[in-house]
Amino acid sequence: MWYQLVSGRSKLSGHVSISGAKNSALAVLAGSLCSCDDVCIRNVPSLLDVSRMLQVLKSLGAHVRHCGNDIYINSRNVSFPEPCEESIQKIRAGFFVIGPLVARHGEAILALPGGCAIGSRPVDLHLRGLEALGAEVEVRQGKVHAWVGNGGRKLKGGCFCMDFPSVGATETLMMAACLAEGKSVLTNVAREPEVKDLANFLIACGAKIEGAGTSTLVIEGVDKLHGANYTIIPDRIEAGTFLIAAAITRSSLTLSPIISSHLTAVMMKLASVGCKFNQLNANTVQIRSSPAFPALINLEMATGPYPSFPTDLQPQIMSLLATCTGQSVIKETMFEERMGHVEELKKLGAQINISRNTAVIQGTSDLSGTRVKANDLRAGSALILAGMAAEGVSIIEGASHVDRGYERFDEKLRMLGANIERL
Ligand SMILES: CC(=O)N[C@H]1[C@@H](OP(=O)(O)OP(=O)(O)OC[C@H]2O[C@@H](n3ccc(=O)[nH]c3=O)[C@H](O)[C@@H]2O)O[C@H](CO)[C@@H](O)[C@@H]1O
Ligand SMILES: C=C(OP(=O)(O)O)C(=O)O
Repeated sequence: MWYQLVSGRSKLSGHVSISGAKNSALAVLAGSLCSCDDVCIRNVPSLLDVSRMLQVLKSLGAHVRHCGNDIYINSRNVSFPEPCEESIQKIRAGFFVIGPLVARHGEAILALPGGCAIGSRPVDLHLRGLEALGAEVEVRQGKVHAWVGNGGRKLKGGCFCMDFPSVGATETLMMAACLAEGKSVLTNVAREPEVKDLANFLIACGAKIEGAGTSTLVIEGVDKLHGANYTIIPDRIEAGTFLIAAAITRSSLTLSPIISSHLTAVMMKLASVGCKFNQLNANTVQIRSSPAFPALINLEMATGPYPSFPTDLQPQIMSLLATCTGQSVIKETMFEERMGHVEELKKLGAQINISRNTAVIQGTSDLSGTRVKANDLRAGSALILAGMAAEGVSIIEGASHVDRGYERFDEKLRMLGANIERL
């Protein structure tokens, strides 16, 4: 068990480098299985989830080579349909390999996925979508078996409308449809930048995808995909976390590389608590946070699919609002159990009441350090941020959750002046 020891009332300053996006990298690593040639994926963050995803690829027979943040993959020899159960059960994105496996090899056998424990997280949309492309699916003894139906060799293009714009299901189906016979039309799909990044990677490998970044994807299947050299986009959730770190410590920071348009929802909320932004160049932003926040009058916000406010920044902004004067309300609409950080924030002195998926936060300047526990990735970063704003020392258990999704988070914070140690 790792602990983070954070001394509060820190001031931050300087520049922070934003790593490649976790959720893009994981999807693109799954997507590499669609190609049978050499693929080079650049700007892959060094994370626990990435290591686990690489285990998944290796367990299928892919050849993987690491060189810093670049990963070289050749999956020509992948023929085995059943990836390592232990790795699949630890990350959500491991399940996304079901798309390429069924499309390229006709069969997949997978354990149900893990990932952050923030709700029930079913995979019904992935499976119903695959059925619409001609797969047959059964769940036996906790494992999903999927194969090309009617004794066929290849999936067939089809139409599927998602009940909800699921990121993972959109990615699974996009990968499957790329190698299906004929045209697929997927509607009400997710528009997250990471979905578009996966589409751009597949297009670089020769896939025919139109509409990435919109709610409808039209995909013309091709026989096979070739290799590519592809660079992952910057992580908007990591960038958002550092913007909130600047706000909660009433500091100024410069962040790059970033794609500002991916951060509109978070920058708007931070502007409403008095933060100012300077776009220094195309991929660099400076945030300046005033020492005293203006009184907040009923700031109400809800998480939602992109371009709405991301659920993956909900715990972090809650830490911030717990330190701002006035009352604010956050409604979590994406995951039914993503309020696990609230009880821990309350131990630090935050005044928060929750009723189902809605938190009412009464800001206070009196957070004080104590021992708290992170039970998931973003709860971990939210508690570290709250610890930086609190008086005295906080001990945050469960730092390994943070390692799942942030590259060298404590080291980056230390370089900005935070007093944070890993025990
Ligand atoms: C590895 C990865 O990319 N993880 C991200 C991805 O997770 P993930 O792909 O799991 O999230 P989804 O977009 O699929 O989930 C959104 C909602 O849809 C529901 N749902 C999803 C699939 C399904 O088959 N049936 C179903 O009901 C989920 O329970 C949830 O309530 O998008 C989430 C929403 O932006 C982010 O929080 C995660 O960081
Ligand atoms: C929920 C998250 O990740 P995952 O889907 O991988 O569990 C996250 O990154 O906040």
